[in-house]
Amino acid sequence: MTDQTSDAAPDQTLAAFRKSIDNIDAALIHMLAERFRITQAVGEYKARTQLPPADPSREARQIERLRKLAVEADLDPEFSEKFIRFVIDEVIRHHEIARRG
Ligand SMILES: O=C(O)C(=O)C[C@]1(C(=O)O)C=C[C@@H](O)C=C1
Repeated sequence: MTDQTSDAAPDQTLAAFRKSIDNIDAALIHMLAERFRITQAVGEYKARTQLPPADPSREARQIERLRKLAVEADLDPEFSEKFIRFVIDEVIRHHEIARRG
């Protein structure tokens, strides 16, 4: 039976890859935190000025732009769309909460 548990000798190659993955994941979290900090201010502004939480035409432009960037970066544009859709939907949820006060 192959041993893939902690009894196995440490795999330095995998550990180096994972160190890099951990750095990238940390950067993603910091970037998302910064994005949500800004969208919180947008949500407060929209609530104050009675603007609707969602702006579908803005979203369509963002999705198109990110799909193009994804192709240029060798990233699956479907994935990039799903990812930004997921983020924007969460932002809209926050905007709706801000509107209810
Ligand atoms: O740009 C806005 O109006 C926002 O509220 C930000 C944002 C986004 O997260 O990018 C969120 C909701 C809108 O539907 C469009 C974009």
